[in-house]
Amino acid sequence: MHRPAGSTCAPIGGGVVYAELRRPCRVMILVNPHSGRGQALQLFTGHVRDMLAEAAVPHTLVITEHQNHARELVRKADLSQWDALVIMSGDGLLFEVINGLMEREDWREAIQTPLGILPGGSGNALAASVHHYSGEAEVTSAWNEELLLSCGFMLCKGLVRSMDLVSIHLASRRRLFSFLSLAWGFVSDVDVESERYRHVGAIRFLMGTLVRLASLRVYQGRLAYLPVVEAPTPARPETLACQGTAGAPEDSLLPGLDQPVPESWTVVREEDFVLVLAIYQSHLAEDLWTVPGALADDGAIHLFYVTAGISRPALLRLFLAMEKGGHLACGCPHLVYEKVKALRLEPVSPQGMITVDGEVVEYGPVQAQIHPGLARLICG
Ligand SMILES: Nc1ncnc2c1ncn2[C@@H]1O[C@H](COP(=O)(O)OP(=O)(O)OP(=O)(O)O)[C@@H](O)[C@H]1O
Repeated sequence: MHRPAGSTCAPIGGGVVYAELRRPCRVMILVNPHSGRGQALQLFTGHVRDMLAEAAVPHTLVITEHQNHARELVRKADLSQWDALVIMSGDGLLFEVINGLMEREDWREAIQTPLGILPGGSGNALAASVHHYSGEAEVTSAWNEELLLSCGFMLCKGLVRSMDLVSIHLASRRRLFSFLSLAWGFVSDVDVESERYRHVGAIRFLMGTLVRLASLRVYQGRLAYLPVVEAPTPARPETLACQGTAGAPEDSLLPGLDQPVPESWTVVREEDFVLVLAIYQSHLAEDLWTVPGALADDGAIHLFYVTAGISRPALLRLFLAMEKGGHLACGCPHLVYEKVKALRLEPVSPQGMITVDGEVVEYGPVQAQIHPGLARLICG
């Protein structure tokens, strides 16, 4: 495992090897002042700043001024000056930072910079996941200061472990790196449409779910995947040419989007879906425990899909059960769950929305592959 200068490596609990941030460590904290209810800066000042000072975690605060500010900043930054990059925002800002790091010539070292998350958005999927991995009791507070304090505490402790990233190819040959999710259908529609309720915080997803349920849609498309049980077989005849990242890592499991999927892949028979969701953390939002048993570095994409024919009450029951991670025990015949290493989704419906880590990307064929342990995450 790569270690930044001044960090130490130690076996902690269950024999898992973590790295530890050095003391004092130099942390850049990027705050999106507009994230969530627009209170990220006040929340940081009110709850985290003193905690970091006591724990000898000197930090430099950078307040983002516009979209892609963080991306440009980390793309050019002298990373030898920083022991960690921490995001106080929703998941969208971390998505920018990861892609900025992967766009660098020295992406291999850059992406090893420990990344931390402090929840400032309304979804806060990674913060909820990190809190969950720490084994602490689920947070309950309506304003979720508990989650913020938990993540602040983990930053003070400074334990670092690896995190999987997923490489995503779009039809335009653009390539993105994702740490959280790829969604199509009901989930991406709710995520985007519920933006207008962001002032209410995490409950926006429930409100969006109810609104979207009223006009439930079926989405036509083709889905194929490489299950985790398959040995990773390099199946690609030639290197994928892509835009958006300087070069590697190579996606050895993915053929070109214009070629058929390899025979070792499973092609889903159904072509009428209500949702397709690929997720690689435990939580999709603070109150959506989507993948019981997931870890940040379990080397798997957790693929869920719901086929057409599900009733509105049954779909609502699934999302309500997800709050406690109980959706897979609902016995819903329309819900399918697979652990996969790669997948391809080809929407046929002429209109729709695809999101990556909650951010809208171009609509069209998309494929993805897991890269186990490519990044590093500050966690408990
Ligand atoms: N100062 C800024 N002004 C406008 N947009 C910004 C600014 N800083 C960051 N952004 C952009 O805002 C978008 C949303 O950020 P992020 O997801 O982190 O917060 P959020 O949308 O409030 O979170 P959530 O999705 O959980 O509600 C990102 O694409 C980011 O690039």
